Amino acid sequence: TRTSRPQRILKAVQRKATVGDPQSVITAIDHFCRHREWAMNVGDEKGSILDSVVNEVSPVTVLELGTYCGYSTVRIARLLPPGACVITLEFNPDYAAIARQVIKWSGLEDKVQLVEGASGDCIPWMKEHFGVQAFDLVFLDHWKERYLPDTKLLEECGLIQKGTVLLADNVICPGTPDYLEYVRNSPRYNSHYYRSHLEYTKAEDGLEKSVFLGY
Ligand SMILES: O=C(NC/C=C/[C@H]1O[C@@H](n2cnc3cncnc32)[C@H](O)[C@@H]1O)c1cc([N+](=O)[O-])cc(O)c1O
Ligand SMILES: [Mg+2]
Repeated sequence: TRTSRPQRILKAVQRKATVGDPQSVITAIDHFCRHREWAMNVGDEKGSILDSVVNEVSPVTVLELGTYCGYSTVRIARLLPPGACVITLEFNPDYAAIARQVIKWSGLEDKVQLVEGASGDCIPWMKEHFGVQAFDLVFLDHWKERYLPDTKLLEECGLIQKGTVLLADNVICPGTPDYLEYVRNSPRYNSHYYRSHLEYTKAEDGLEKSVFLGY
C-alpha cells in the first residue's frame, strides 16, 4: 500500500476530528483502529486507566517512551494543567512526523516536547537539555525489551526519585516479563497491576503501576 498505517491514522484524524479538540482526536483514532485498521495505541479501555493515573498523580513533568502516532501523548497532555508538560521520545522519524501533526491537530503542542531519538541516548541528557529534576510520571510503551534497561538508566541518572510513578503498557501482551519481575520484587517499588484488554481486542493485557519508594 502506498501510505503507511500512521499516515492513514493521521488522515482519519484530519477527516473526523475537530482542530483544538483533543477528545475528538482520541475518538477518531479509536474509531479508526476499532473499525478500520488495528494499531498499537494504548486504546480507549487502557486509556481510561492511564487517564485515572494521570489525574491521581497530577504530574508537572511526564516522560513518555514511544510516541508512535501520539495517541497516548494527547491523552496525557489533555489532562495536564498549565505549566505541566510531557516529554515524549520517538526514534522513528516517520512516526515522529505523524505524531507532531496529531498533537498539533489536538491543540496541545504547548504541553508536549517531542524528542526524536532513542531512549538510551536521550535519557542521559534529560537533566541538562530539559532542566528536568525528576519525572513525576513515566509512561512506558516502547519496545518491550527496553522497559527494564531504560528504567535502570532512569534510576542511574537520578530521574526517578521518591514518589515517581512508572506506568507500563503491555505487561501481559506482548509482555514484559523481566521488567515485571524487577518492579514486583524490588523493595524500592510498590507495584499494582490494572487488569484490562489489549487495545481494540478481547485478549488480556494490563498496565503495571509502580511507585518508587526511594533509596
Ligand atoms: O510493540 C509494541 N509497542 C512498541 C512501540 C514502539 C514505538 O516506540 C518507538 N520506540 C521503540 N523503542 C524506542 C526507543 N526510543 C525511542 N522510541 C522507541 C518505536 O519507533 C514505535 O513508535 C506494542 C505491540 C502490541 N501488540 O499487540 O503487538 C501492543 C502494544 O500496545 C504495543 O505497544
Ligand atoms: Mg502499547
